[in-house]
Amino acid sequence: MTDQGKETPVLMAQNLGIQFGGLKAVDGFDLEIGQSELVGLIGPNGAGKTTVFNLITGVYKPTEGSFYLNGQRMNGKNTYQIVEAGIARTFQNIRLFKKMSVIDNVKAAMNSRFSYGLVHAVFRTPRYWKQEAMLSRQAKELLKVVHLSGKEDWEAGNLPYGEQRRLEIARALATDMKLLLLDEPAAGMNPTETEELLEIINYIRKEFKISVLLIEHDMSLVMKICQRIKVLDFGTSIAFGTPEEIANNQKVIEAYLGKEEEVTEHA
Ligand SMILES: Nc1ncnc2c1ncn2[C@@H]1O[C@H](COP(=O)(O)OP(=O)(O)OP(=O)(O)O)[C@@H](O)[C@H]1O
Repeated sequence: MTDQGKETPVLMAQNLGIQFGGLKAVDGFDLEIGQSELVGLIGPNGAGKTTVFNLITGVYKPTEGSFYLNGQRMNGKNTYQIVEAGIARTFQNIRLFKKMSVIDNVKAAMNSRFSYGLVHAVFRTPRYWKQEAMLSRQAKELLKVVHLSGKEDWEAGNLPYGEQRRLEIARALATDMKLLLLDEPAAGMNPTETEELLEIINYIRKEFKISVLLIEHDMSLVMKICQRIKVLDFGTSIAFGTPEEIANNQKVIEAYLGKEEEVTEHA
């Protein structure tokens, strides 16, 4: 809590920006996300959404501004330090160890949290086996959260598409994070899979007190699940508000549909 009795936001971005040559891919990006809050990040293609994720995960270093995780300044940190601090993400293109089993994928993500030391690993000491058993137990619990119980021994690449996306979420949860960045998690899912995903996202927010920043093109999902929505266009923020406010915002409608006179001009 701060002096004013206001909780420190889990994520705070202030005037965050990056320039590639002459292009300001993201400019003056401000955002606060509270604990367990789910914020949507939307905008037309090329608006800068993925670049925001790349900035927050240390893939790109901001050329302007700052961002904080629970009050700790994160500028200049590498991706692994950012994951350790508690920010995890999933990708537009699924990134799993496709030839490894489902459970080993989760255990590999958990390994950053545990170390039994080389000697214990090489000689398979009792300490090694004890930790292995604990890892397996916890990995199974996480797989249960994303509705993948019973699929522990499947080769990850053989899972149906929607289940691979859920496995990615389990891997992110395994890093023990506070902020989860989801990049188009419903892409390629059918309505039933999307509904199940929605339930899982809400469950992990509430049970694990995790905050979520979500990039998603499926507007019905965004409108249904997000508490607030940030809209980007050409790298700048054009609106921020509740789903209802965003759905009725003229600038947002224009960004998605084009201005009326432009439509007439090209007709
Ligand atoms: N490494 C880079 N070098 C140069 N330009 C880049 C780089 N990364 C992104 N850009 C540019 O920055 C802009 C924003 O791209 P970004 O991928 O963040 O958009 P987006 O909103 O995620 O789009 P989409 O919905 O299509 O995924 C685009 O014009 C893109 O070409």
